[in-house]
Amino acid sequence: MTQRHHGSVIEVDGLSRSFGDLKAVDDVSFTVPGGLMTGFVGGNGAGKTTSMRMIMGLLATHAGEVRWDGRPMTAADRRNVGYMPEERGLYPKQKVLDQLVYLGELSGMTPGSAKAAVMDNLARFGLEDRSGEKVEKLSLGNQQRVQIIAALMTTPDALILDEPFSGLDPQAVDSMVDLLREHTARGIPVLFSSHQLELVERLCDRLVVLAKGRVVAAGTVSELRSGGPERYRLTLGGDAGWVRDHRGIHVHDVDGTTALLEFVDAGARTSLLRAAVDRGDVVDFARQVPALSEIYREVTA
Ligand SMILES: Nc1ncnc2c1ncn2[C@@H]1O[C@H](COP(=O)(O)OP(=O)(O)OP(=O)(O)O)[C@@H](O)[C@H]1O
Repeated sequence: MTQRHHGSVIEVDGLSRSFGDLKAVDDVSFTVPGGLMTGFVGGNGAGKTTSMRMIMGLLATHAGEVRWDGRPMTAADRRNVGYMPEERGLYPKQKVLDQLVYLGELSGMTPGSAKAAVMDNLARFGLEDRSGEKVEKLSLGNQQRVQIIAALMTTPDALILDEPFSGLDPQAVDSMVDLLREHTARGIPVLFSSHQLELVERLCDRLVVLAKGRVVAAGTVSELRSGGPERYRLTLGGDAGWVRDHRGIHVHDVDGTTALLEFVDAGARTSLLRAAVDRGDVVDFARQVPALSEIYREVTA
């Protein structure tokens, strides 16, 4: 693949959009740096699709701006962005190969190079035998694969993908992950929305969390982790209920011999551990690194 636009960046600055009284996207700002994979997460109706449509210029903004390399993003810039819309937009009655070659030609490929690129990509997703079939004959997951190929075929300058992993089996997820990594390795900005937090945690360099139309957290997974309180898990040889009465700590939960807690006062760690040792066995004591799903629950609560 060619090395183009290394280090390009998409900046979303103060983007807003209402539908009637509903502020679907409310003063949203974040950047999608080149060469990194940025995950866009948030519950149903948080505003992800609306934001992506505005980035793609498919929906008018009520405020704010989208910039490409520091200047307002133009229609010409957007033509070079691989976009996978939420509504998949394939023609059910058209054959897979014809449809993809047509899309390649629309974005300036010759019929020959479009066909070669399509066959290459179909093979990556195990669909080379299905090229002559109508899209509607494919399973939903395979239609999804065709949609991905449509967005990624033309060596795009950036990728904006709305739920690209939904409906994919684990094998197709892996193919998709490999493909996205190839594109970020070219230095292009990649933004994708997802509800699959384990996948986002595995895949993303950065993430942007949206709730009720606003950005509630943004950064690397470890930055988001360090923003929260430090939690510790203490496991004892016997019942841990007494920990609730210890001063200077905040106990989140006690489950049999294990307590999940935070230290509030200076010196509480030493006094707690001393008390624990005085009472018997300390089986385990460790800083608890929250899963992305826990951070997500906290920032969107
Ligand atoms: N064309 C529209 N007319 C009216 N309301 C809309 C329109 N498009 C979106 N909305 C509303 O805006 C809010 C944000 O929707 P959006 O589709 O952007 O959320 P989302 O984060 O993509 O959600 P999901 O994860 O469910 O796809 C929702 O309350 C939705 O109902």
